[in-house]
Amino acid sequence: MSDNRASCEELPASSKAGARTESRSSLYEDDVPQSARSDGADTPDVGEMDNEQRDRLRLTRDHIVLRLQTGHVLDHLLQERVISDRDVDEIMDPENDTKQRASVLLEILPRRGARAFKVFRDSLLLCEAADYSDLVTELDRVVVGGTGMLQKDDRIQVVIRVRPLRGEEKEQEEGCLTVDTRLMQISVPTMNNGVQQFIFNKVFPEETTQAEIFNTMASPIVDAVLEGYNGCILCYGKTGSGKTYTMAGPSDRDLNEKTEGIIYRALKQLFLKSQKKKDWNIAFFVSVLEIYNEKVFDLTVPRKERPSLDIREDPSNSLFFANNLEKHNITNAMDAIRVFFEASASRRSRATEVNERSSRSHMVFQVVVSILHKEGTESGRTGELYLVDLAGSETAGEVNKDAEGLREGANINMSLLHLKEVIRDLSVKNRQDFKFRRSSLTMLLKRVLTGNSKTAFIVNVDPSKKSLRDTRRSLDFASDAKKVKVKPKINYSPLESLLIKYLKDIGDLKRQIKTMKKSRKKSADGKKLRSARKTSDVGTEAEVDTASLTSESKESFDVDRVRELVNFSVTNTAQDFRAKLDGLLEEERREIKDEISAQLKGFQQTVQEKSEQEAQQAKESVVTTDKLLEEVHSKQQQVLDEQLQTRQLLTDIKERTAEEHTRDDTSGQLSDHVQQMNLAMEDLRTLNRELRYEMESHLENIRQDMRNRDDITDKSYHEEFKKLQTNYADLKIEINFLAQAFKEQAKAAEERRAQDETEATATDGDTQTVKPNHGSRTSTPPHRDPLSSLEAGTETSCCECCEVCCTGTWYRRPGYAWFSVRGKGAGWVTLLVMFHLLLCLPIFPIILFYFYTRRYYQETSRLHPTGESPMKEDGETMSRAIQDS
Ligand SMILES: Nc1ncnc2c1ncn2[C@@H]1O[C@H](COP(=O)(O)OP(=O)(O)OP(=O)(O)O)[C@@H](O)[C@H]1O
Repeated sequence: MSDNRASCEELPASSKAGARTESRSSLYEDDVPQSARSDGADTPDVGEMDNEQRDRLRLTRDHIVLRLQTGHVLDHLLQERVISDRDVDEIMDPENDTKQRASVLLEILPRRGARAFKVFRDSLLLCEAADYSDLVTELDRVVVGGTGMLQKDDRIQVVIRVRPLRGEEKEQEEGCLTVDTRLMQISVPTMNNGVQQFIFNKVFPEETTQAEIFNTMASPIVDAVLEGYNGCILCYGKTGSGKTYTMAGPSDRDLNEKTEGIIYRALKQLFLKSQKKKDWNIAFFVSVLEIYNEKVFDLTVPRKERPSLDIREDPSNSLFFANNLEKHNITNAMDAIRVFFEASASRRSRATEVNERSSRSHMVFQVVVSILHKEGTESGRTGELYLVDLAGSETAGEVNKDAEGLREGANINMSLLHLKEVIRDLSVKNRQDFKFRRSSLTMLLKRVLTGNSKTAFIVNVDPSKKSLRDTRRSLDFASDAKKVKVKPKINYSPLESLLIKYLKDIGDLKRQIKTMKKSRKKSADGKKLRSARKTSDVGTEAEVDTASLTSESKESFDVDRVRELVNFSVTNTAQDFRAKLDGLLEEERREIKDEISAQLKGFQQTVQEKSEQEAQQAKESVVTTDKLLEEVHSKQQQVLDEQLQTRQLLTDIKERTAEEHTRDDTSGQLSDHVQQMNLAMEDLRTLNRELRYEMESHLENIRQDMRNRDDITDKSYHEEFKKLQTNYADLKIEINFLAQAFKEQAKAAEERRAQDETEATATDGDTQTVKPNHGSRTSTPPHRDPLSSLEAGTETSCCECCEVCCTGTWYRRPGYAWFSVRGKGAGWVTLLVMFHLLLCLPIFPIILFYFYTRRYYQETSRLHPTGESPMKEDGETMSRAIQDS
């Protein structure tokens, strides 16, 4: 309570509460002064609240009761004309106890409408609201129907914080800024001694505490983040105006619970509130980056290994993010604070003319909160909180003169200028996305300036006269910023939350396992100790046993508890996972079904089209095949024809070959004939000689006989002789004729062969077929029938009548024929004749001759139809020759 009182004393003078100091103290004393009462004439006429709101308010009554004890809540309400003096009297009736007073107030407030609650809420905040932000939130819900006051307005909330003058500044001058917190107004003197007034969502005077700042404007945003909203709190102002102080707090040595800035408080609140959300699994991820000379660095990475990060654009929403920025999973506020503390220690800062610890880079502290309902009955969501401490704008005089300082200053001013431009454009609803790309700062802030975020700007101003120009510029910027619209909405992200939840569960399980291991180790140590004590001190055994038992039971309890927790967590996780998975599977199944049916339809259509095409192609191919078949048939026919022709040709060739063979045979035969004819010629010549010799010998014999025989008449002798002469002449003519015929035949055969050869050469050149081979003729000569040869007028080798006694050859020509005796037969005949000539009578040879000749004549007459001899004419010549001889 003493704290509250002190807080009340810290209330700003500009809140005009001073007029009611008395009443405030009396209210604190639970005594309502009469002076505090006024007529209810100016009581605002407001509508009534509905029943639901009343019910919800009743739930907060106990909290309010406590606050009412402070007294200055009613004072504030009175001041804000929410309640009248009469209402105050009614509430503070001495007969009422605190609870009753609260009840009366809650009866009155709904009648005063929504504004009454708003003012009541603010009055609670003003009364050191750190402990009852729950109540404020509840009031917000009742009044606004949302999760916080800021949600009602869909614009960037802008508050002004005036820094108190510092040591030497205090000595030199007084603050030139006037703040009216009631009117949320700040007045700035102009050059012409006038005053320029700016009105914002809140104006915090110099004496405003860190807690007040946080509770008024940061706390609702932090709470909203836990609901799944995006939130951003950004500190803007010239260098040395108190941005870092507001966001983080003073330097290390002065940092304490009172002075700690928004980041520390936000982290504490996040974890505190998250613990109260028992139905939800909440995971936190923290990252810290700085933009230094337009380059982005991860402040959680050691400076030596710290690379500059790329800024990438998410194509799905055209928002930017720092690639590869590390997000640390944090399980408690202290870890998160440690991460921030270490990161801010490595942030680039240096002493300048204005600030002994001036930030040289913009810093963005980001907390991602993943929220998943344990039962899975509500959707998971993700809230992101951006806490931005910008580097301060600088004038040339304030910048360090070294090159690095100049460069830093130029980059800082340039990026702030781009931010201003963007804000100016957004304030007049002239969003130009390309302008965000001009600097790293605007790129990274795009998501909180344009889209889904509860954004609040804290514009820090320096009350000194020398900073007046910069203050005015900052307030101009703030004026633009408060016109910028935002569209905060809950980020439902079931999948991401699920994943994060599992990651968190894994982390929890790991921690639990660690704890279990530790407790087991302790247990083992305890046992050792016990056994040691057993031996040394029997007297204390009972005590040790008791202690160890207690310890063991405690450990076993812990282990059981952990096991229970693990089981519960695992079961929960599994259930959640299964439920989510089922849902996803169902959805996936449905999608796949749709996709498959769509694909099937497409496929069917394609198949139909293809089958039609194939049918058409088949038809065409049938026609083509028919044509081809026809062609094949015609070709076959051609081939057959060609085969036939070839066969014909082959036959021709064969025939020709056969002819050739025949010709060869014929020519062979002719050759044989010629040879035979030559032989016959030779034989004839021999025969002729023999006959001549024989004739001469016969004639000689006959002459001898004639000389010896008287009975033989000259006449008969002459006749016989004539006959012999005639025969001889005939034979001679026949021989000559035959020789002539043979010669002609041989000549003709030669000519035919030559002609055949010429033809064969020509045919060979044309057809390249079988060549007749005359030189290598191997065919056997055909069998020669003696009778057919005789018929053909050729020779025969034997007479068939006396193969043993004689051998001779028959010669036949048309009209005549003869037989030539030769060889063994001729020898025998000659011997016989000689025997007769020598031994027998001379008549005997004649008779023999007679018979012989007679047989001849008989044969001749058989063969010769006429029976006449062609040698008759030569009879006389013959007889003459015989006579001569
Ligand atoms: N509300 C305040 N109460 C007390 N001291 C303050 C307050 N605001 C700022 N200061 C002090 O003023 C000095 C400058 O503040 P701070 O460093 O936060 O300024 P800044 O705007 O961050 O400057 P820069 O842009 O150069 O970093 C610090 O010493 C800080 O402790």
